[in-house]
Amino acid sequence: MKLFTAEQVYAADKFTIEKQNITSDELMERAAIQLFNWLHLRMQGAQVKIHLFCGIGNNGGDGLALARHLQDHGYNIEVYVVNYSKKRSKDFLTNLERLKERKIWPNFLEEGSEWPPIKEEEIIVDAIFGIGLNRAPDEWVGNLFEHLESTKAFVLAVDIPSGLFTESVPKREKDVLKANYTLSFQVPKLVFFLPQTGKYTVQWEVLDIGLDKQFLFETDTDYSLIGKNEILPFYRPREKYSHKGTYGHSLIIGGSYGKMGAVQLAARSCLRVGSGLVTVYIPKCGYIPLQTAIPEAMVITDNEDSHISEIELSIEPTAVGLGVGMGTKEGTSEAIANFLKDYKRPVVVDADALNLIAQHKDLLKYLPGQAVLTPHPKELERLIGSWKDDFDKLEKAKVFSDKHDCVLVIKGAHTIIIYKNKGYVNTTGNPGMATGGTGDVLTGMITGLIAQGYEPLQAALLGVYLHGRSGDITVENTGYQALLATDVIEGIGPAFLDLFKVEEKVSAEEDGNE
Ligand SMILES: NC(=O)C1=CN([C@@H]2O[C@H](COP(=O)(O)OP(=O)(O)OC[C@H]3O[C@@H](n4cnc5c(N)ncnc54)[C@H](OP(=O)(O)O)[C@@H]3O)[C@@H](O)[C@H]2O)[C@H](O)CC1
Ligand SMILES: [K+]
Repeated sequence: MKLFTAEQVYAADKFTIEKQNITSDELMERAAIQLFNWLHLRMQGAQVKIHLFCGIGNNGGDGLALARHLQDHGYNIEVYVVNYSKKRSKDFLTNLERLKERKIWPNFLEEGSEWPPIKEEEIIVDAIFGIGLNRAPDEWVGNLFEHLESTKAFVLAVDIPSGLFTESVPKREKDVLKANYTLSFQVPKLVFFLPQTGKYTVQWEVLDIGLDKQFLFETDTDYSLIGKNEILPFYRPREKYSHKGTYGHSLIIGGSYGKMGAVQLAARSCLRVGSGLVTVYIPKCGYIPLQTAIPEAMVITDNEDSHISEIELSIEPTAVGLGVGMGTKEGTSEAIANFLKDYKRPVVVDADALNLIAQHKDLLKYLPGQAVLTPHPKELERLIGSWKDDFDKLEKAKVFSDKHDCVLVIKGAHTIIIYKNKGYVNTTGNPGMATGGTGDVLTGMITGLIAQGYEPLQAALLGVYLHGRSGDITVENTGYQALLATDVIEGIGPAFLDLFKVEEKVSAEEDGNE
């Protein structure tokens, strides 16, 4: 699913209005009906009080139109206009008139107004600012946000939490009204997925307001959301007349005394994603544990007992996963540097190998084209330097990826994959996966996918998606706390199978989206 900028959404609005020969008021009405259907389906006429806070632009207009539908269906509502500007949009005014015709008189809130009392069990609809926000809200509006949050009532945001910009990070937390749920029109916003701004909405959902499909299809975006629909088109089915040689030979290079588990995790997940053969290159001390733990893997040992000191290969791997559990011993760094200078095939670089490259940036020029680098935020900072905020980070990552022709897998709650000027935001995974070893599993998975012939970018997208999906399937049995990296490996099979499951849709919601 594409992630559009506010500018692109406005362009889609304009295009739709012209092509479908409708008025902007009719489009607002569609939006309001979708909001109403969503609420009505869940509330079924319950008389819980709904407080609708509306701004003076089109986001506010959506709120006023929703209030009208709620009133028409007998809901218990109270409407407020947050009067932050003298301006009013045309469709806001139209909808204000329609409320007045029904004898609904909103309360106008201004600087110095007394804030309305709201009970914890009641509902707040936030239609104060939408994607038109272009500066921080005034102090008194921030105070209102604070008051609304302090009531602990459920906050349902219309389109986007008020005070949240679509393309930058707010300066202060109090300038944004935190939402429990956001109903985003047509497309989600990139800010729902970034570490600094994702916290402003607990959950989100998209409401289809019928913006022109062709326009949406043809408009190119810098970011997209990666789910099953994006993965399936490049999934490669297993061929009947194939053999283990068809699916590549992966080599995992890593391990050191006390960190041999990382190699086990990577090698096992590499096998689980379907690599034809897997060999590990490790220091001698890992020989018996590795051979015992993973009978399917082959082992080559270094001359050193406790760390890697030189990488001499008697095999020609299809893809290499480099760095897991490797440590930063002097001899190891040299061995990796020498290895990279000669090696020209696809590579996934992780952990200590990333840190080594960050320390010796000249090594970057030896990386083969489209090398996949899998940094967590600290490792990323060592590679690309510090950033002002999440948007700056993404821009720097794009420049880095373009300059060094590498795929950056920025690990996080929503892992973002950057290749050149595009970003791909992953949708799978859960907090249970914040545990030692899950990164090693990911490295093994991406390596194994490249070995089977996936392009490095595709391997990164599929690997990250399956890794998270496996965690999501597994966590249902373990719960967040008990989830282990090993469990994520065991879930890879079910995650593959899940790719082909067709989701059942709630029919009433489908109807609502017609
Ligand atoms: N396709 C869709 O998604 C549709 C969306 N709809 C809804 O429309 C809003 C966007 O509405 P818009 O009127 O453009 O903007 P807002 O309602 O967010 O803001 C209104 C105006 O407020 C001014 N502004 C901005 N920041 C501040 C601030 N900090 N303090 C005071 N005023 C501010 C700004 O005007 P200025 O001229 O003063 O700069 C805004 O224009 C979208 O989010 C949806 O909810 C449509 O209903 C249907 C289609
Ligand atoms: K809003």
